[in-house]
Amino acid sequence: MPKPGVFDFINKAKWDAWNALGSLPKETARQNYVDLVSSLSSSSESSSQGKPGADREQQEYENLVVTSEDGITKIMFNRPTRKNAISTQMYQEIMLALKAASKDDSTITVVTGNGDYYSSGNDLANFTDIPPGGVEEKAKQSAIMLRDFVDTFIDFPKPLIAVVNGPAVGISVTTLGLFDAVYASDKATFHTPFSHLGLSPEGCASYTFPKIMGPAKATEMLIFGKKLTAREACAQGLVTEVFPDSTFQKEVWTRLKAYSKLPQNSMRISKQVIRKIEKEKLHAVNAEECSVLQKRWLSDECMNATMNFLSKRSKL
Ligand SMILES: CCCCC/C=C/CC(=O)SCCNC(=O)CCNC(=O)[C@H](O)C(C)(C)COP(=O)(O)OP(=O)(O)OC[C@H]1O[C@@H](n2cnc3c(N)ncnc32)[C@H](O)[C@@H]1OP(=O)(O)O
Repeated sequence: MPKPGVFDFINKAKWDAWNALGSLPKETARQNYVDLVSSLSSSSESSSQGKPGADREQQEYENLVVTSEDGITKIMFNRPTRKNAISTQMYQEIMLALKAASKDDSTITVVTGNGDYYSSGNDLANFTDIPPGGVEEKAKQSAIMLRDFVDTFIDFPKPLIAVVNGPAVGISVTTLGLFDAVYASDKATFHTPFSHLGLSPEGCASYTFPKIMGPAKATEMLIFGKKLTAREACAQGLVTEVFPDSTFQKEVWTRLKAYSKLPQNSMRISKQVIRKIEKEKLHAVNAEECSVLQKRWLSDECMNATMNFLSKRSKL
């Protein structure tokens, strides 16, 4: 229809909204609308339980601090004495926190770490908790959990930003390839020592890293375990921007607060459009990586490396 006049506010707003969708098929527009209304109704239910406008801190996590303020939900890893190593319980908590953030009324979601590390990756003690079914059963359960964990990042519907406050290891590095932006302190390092641990890549890094940095650089990280500085990771496209540690928090949060004021639905829909073409591929890559890892965890190479760390004979 022709564009309504400037004083026909309602019809002009509708026209502009449709026009902004460009050539989006009607069915996709309808589905996006249904998704949006569902998310708004669930977020208004949760908002009505707290004081309107108040910052909300949820206390139910043992290993995370989750806060919502200024349109930003912040999920902070909170095991600083273990360098934010991700225990089995913490994997579950991160999935819960991301699912809650996907439905809350915040505009963007931020993941960061408390203390000097962003995260030292998988808690190597996870493999010591063997169920009655034995190590094979443990490997099977771990593969299912890992697949769900990574799927949560693949499907996360809003802008997801990593604020990498310090060194990142293993799965805390690989999942960065599924974030929408990665801001790093110049004290951060990026290390995926899979071969040293008898492992293989996860977090879709076998697909995202070669795509981000090219196959040769990805090989150095994922196969040879080369540790990158923040500036190297930025030069290779894994990190969006690096800040001096002394001003890191101030500069990043100022920027994030400005981003959080951008139109929420537009950002959400843009992310959906960008991610849509990759989603099926990412889920397939995740499934394959988990299936390979399920066997790797049972290998002598992996068991020996884990035992060496736990018996304090080795460190990265
Ligand atoms: C289960 C299903 C999912 C599986 C997904 C798979 C993912 C793969 C990966 O993530 S691979 C990466 C695994 N991570 C590591 O190998 C790191 C191991 N940690 C270290 O090498 C070092 O701790 C360090 C280099 C990260 C830090 O060294 P530093 O000397 O600065 O600090 P400490 O070693 O004294 O650390 C303090 C205490 O924290 C314990 N700890 C740190 N990281 C881990 C970890 N990843 N797993 C278990 N425990 C960890 C460390 O042992 C210290 O404990 P202590 O005080 O009791 O000695």
